[in-house]
Parts: sequence; structure tokens; C-alpha cells
Amino acid sequence: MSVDDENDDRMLEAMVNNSLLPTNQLKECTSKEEADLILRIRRTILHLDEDSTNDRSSPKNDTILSSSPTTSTIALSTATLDFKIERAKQKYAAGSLEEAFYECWKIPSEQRPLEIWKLGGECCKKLRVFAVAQRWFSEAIHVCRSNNTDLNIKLEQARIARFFNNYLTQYPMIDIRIDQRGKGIYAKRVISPGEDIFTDIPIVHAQTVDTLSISPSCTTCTTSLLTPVVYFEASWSRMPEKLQRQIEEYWPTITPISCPYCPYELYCSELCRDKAWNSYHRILCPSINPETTELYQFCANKQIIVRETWNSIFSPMVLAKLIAMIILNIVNSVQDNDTSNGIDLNHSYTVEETDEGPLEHAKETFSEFISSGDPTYIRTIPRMLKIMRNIFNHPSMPVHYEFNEQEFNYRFYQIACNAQSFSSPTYATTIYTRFLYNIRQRDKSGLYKTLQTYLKGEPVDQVFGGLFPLQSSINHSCDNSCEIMDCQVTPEAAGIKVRCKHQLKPGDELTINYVDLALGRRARRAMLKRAYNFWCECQRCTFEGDDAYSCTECKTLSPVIDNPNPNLTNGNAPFRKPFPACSRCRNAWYCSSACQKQAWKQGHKLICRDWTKERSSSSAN
Ligand SMILES: C[S@@+](CC[C@H](N)C(=O)[O-])C[C@H]1O[C@@H](n2cnc3c(N)ncnc32)[C@H](O)[C@@H]1O
Repeated sequence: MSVDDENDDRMLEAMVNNSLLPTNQLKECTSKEEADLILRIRRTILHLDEDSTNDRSSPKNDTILSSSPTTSTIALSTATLDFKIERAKQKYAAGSLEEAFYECWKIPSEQRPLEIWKLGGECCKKLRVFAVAQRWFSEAIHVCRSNNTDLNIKLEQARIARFFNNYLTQYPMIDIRIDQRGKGIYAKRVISPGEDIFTDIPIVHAQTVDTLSISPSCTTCTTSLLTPVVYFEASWSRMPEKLQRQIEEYWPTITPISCPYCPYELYCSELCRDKAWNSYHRILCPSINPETTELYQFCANKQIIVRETWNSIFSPMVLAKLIAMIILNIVNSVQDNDTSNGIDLNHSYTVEETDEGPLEHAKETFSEFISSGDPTYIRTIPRMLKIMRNIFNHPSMPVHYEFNEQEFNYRFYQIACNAQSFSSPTYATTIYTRFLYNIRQRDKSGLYKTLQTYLKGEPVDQVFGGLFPLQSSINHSCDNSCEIMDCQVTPEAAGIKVRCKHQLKPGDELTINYVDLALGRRARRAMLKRAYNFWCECQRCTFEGDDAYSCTECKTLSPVIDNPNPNLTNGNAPFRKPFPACSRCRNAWYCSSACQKQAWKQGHKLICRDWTKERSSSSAN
């Protein structure tokens, strides 16, 4: 500490002792996080004992924290204010973040200028106290009174950092940044091909409607529950009993248990059953809420799948579970006696009230999933809106959740834009393969030969669609740098891992493919627009063309020709002679070798390969 600093400190102490910092100003902490930070700074950095008599402002945590900032602080003179602002800036420039924040904090909130709110926010961001950073940037925006993009980005970054803090601490090789596409994940160090980057467990998931009835599995942990009865279908009942016993002897042991109150959910264990009950089934079980029967039957009856909507990874059950989990979050927070959230169980809360009000935290878990799509689309699926409304308006609901068209639309697109397919590595085929292996190893009676007339080949594997908090921040590229693999993340939970496919340098973005890479650019872009509501401008889309009738490089249209086949029509458009395709990728067409050479140099060489041979590993669609 320099002499100047010491003098400043003495001056500051004098100010404190001369009531320039009134005690009740310490009530200005509006959150527990802020109060904790201030107390930590006072204890560890400034060595100010909470009970020190020197320090007139020496509250305990409960007095330092106030739910509403006081307005009764004594105003600082302009000179003192300027002195404090300057001092905060100096501390920040010297890298003393805690002290800089303390300086900012000691200025009464009503006198804090924009630069102090901003500086305090920066300090907290660097100190990784993101909840406080969020509040200070938010106040900065409030003080600013105009739309300040820089501050909005800072606030958004603090919010994201707060939400993903645990993940980013666990996976220091990645970072989350935002741009016009929303969040994205970036490498912070070199990551080599084949390296596993992170694992993730879904926050909500459900089995896809097209595998539900043919590939039974544990609703909670997704492990296959394929039994011989299900595998052999009708032929099981026609088999001699002795053969059935022999099959059972070699079939891996599987003992599914169902919900005791309804036939719709299967589990591999009581643990999985209880988890499901506590997180959503206790309000979605048809024995409690009869309106859910229609939803369970809709999912079980694969004939009525509207493929375009409830596609291979999007089960409407994900949507129902998500809302059920929010409702149970509310109930649990009340039961935890957390009175600070001010929830009144006798009151029916509406979605609007929960948006800004005390129930916000109940929805916070799902707040990071982006939601983007055509709002008129859901009018084409009125039946599901009706089913959901009936479920969530049923009197058995512990709190009222107004499930209107707007909410349906928002939640629908949250799932549509973010759902990722996955499965337990204990697939149906794993069970079947083990069965055949057991017979080959142990059977001496010629069972395998007898079974030939009954075996139907490999069973269909169970597939689930889920929302993964971290993985859902990965943007798409048609030349993706990473791939998604199924993974048993913990002994109890299946999920995914993200594996590096192409070498990543610090700052490079982690990307996955949401659509089949073998498709041409026009089809890929159309699918991405329809399913995810964005127009792909990735490197590959930039250096490929749509068709053979315009030069991918100079955009010149190919020459008009006579109709080559009188049976063909082309609307009012003329017939054109196709330009030759790039012989390797066949996804770009050039009018001349000069254009081809130019395109190659510009960047086509970076993405030119036979895409039909690329493994389409990620299945976000
Ligand atoms: C799974 S999320 C990816 C993370 C997302 N950016 C976020 O902020 O949460 C999918 C959404 O991200 C956006 N997105 C993903 N890849 C994109 C790309 N290549 N170009 C533009 N937007 C993209 C689209 O809005 C899409 O619906």
C-alpha cells in the first residue's frame, strides 16, 4: 500500500466516521449474493471486523441484506462523490477488483452515476459473482435511459455467465459468447479431433413417439426394457412353452416395473419410478389428472403421428413434462418454506404474473432455451393445444398455470429449436446381441437353429428427445466441428457427450449439424429455416451452389435451351443447359474453369469433399 493509498484510506475512514457513509446505506444490498460479497470484502480484503466498533457500519448479514433499497441515505457532496468515483476507477485499474467494487458500492445507490454501475458490474463479472454483475448492469441500463447495445450485451453476458457458471468452471476449455445468432460455444484452447469436450444430462426428456410402442425403455434413465414378449410379438404366444423358457434363460434379465397407478410409464427400478413421480408424474399421472390420458394415448398410438410436427425427436410429452416441472418447482419452493419468494399457495398464479413476479425462479431452469419460429404455425395443430390446456386447467393442478396459445407457442419452439436425440448405451440391440451371444456361448441344444424361424433381426432402438442445458448452446454448421454421441454420463443418467471432429483453435466455435449433411444446400437451408427458423450462412453454404443452372461463383445463369423432352414442363421458366459440377463434392457448378479456380481460392477448397460419406453423427433434427 502506497503512502497515498494510506492517506486516502484515512480520509475514507474519516468520511465513514463522519457519517458520510450512514449505516443504513449498508441495507442497499438487494440480494444475498451482494451481501455475501460485501461481507467477504470487508473481512478478507479490508480486514474490517463486522463487530468492530471503529466501523460504524458493521451489520451482520441479515442487516446488510435488505429486500428494498433504502432511500434515506445522506447525499454525498459533489467533491466527495468525484473523489469516490476516481478512487473506484483507480482501484479497478490497479486490478484490485474487490476494493474497486467496495468503492462503487459505498456510493449511495441514488447517487451512483452510469459509470459506477457499469464499473461495479465489470468488477463483479471479473470476480465471477454474476448475479450481482447482472443487477449492476441492469441498473446501468436503467440509469442510461436509452437503448445502449454495449450495456445490453454486458447484461446478457452476465446473465449467461451466471446461468452457466458451474459448467464453465467444470469445463475450462470452453466459453459461451453471444452474437446475432444468440449464444454459441467457443474453444478456449486447442482441442484435438477425437477429444471429448463435455458431457450433458437432459433437464427434461421423453421417448420419441415412433419408438415408444416398439422399443420399451425406462422412462427415466432411458435404458432399454426390451423383453422377449415384446421382441417376438405375436409369435411369442404361438411358441411351445419349452422354447419360451429356453429363450427366457438366455435373454438378459429385465424386470420392468410400471407406475402403480397407470399403465403408461415403465421403469427399470423403483429409484427411476420415484424420480419420475417426484419430478412430473405426480401431476401427469392419469390416475390424478384424467386429462393426461389423451396425451399418453396420442404418444402411444404411432399411427396418428403428424410427422412434420411431432417428428422423430419431438414428443409432445416433453412439452407436458416441462410445464409439469415448472409447476412442481413452484410447489417445492413453497413447501421448502422459502417465504422470500412470496408465493401464496391459495392464489392461482398466471403465466403473466410469473414472468416478472416472485415465481420467476420456478421457470428459470428453462429460461436459457431459445425459442424461435413462425407464431401462426401452431394454429395448424389445435388438437395438441386443446390437450395441453385441458391438462393444465384441470382442478388437480396444485397451482394454476395459464396455458394459453402464446405460452404453447413459446414452449413449442423452445423444444423444436433445442431438442437433441439421445439414448442410453444399453440399447434394444445391445440386449438382443447379448441374448444371441449367450445362446452361442452356452447352449448345446441347437436353440439358435430352432429360433431361426422366429428371429426378426435386430430390434428398433429406443430414441429419446431431450433438452440439454449446455449442449443446446451449440450452433449449427453444415461443416460441423463437433459431433454428439450417446453417453452414460453417471451410473443413473444417460445423456450425450460432445466430441471434437476437426481441430479447434482458441476462439474457434464448436458447431454440430442439425440436418443431414448429404443433402444439397437448397434442401439443407429449407429444413433449417422450417425447423430452426434461421437461414444458414455457414462456410459450406457460402462456397456451394443451389443447382447447375447458375454459376456458383459469378451467379451467371446457364444458357437457355430447347425443351429436351416434350413430356417435360418447367412452368413458365425456360429450360437451361446445366453447368458442369465440381467433380469431387458435386455441390458447386461453374460456368468456366476460371470461375472454378477463383472459387477454389476463395474458399471452396475448405469444404470440398464427398459429403455423402460424412457420418451424420449429430441428430438435432
Ligand atoms: C440449439 S439452439 C443453438 C444456440 C442458440 N444460438 C442459443 O442462443 O441458445 C438453435 C438456435 O440457434 C440459432 N442458430 C443455430 N445455428 C445457427 C446458425 N448457423 N446461424 C444462425 N442461427 C443459428 C437458431 O435460432 C436456432 O433456432
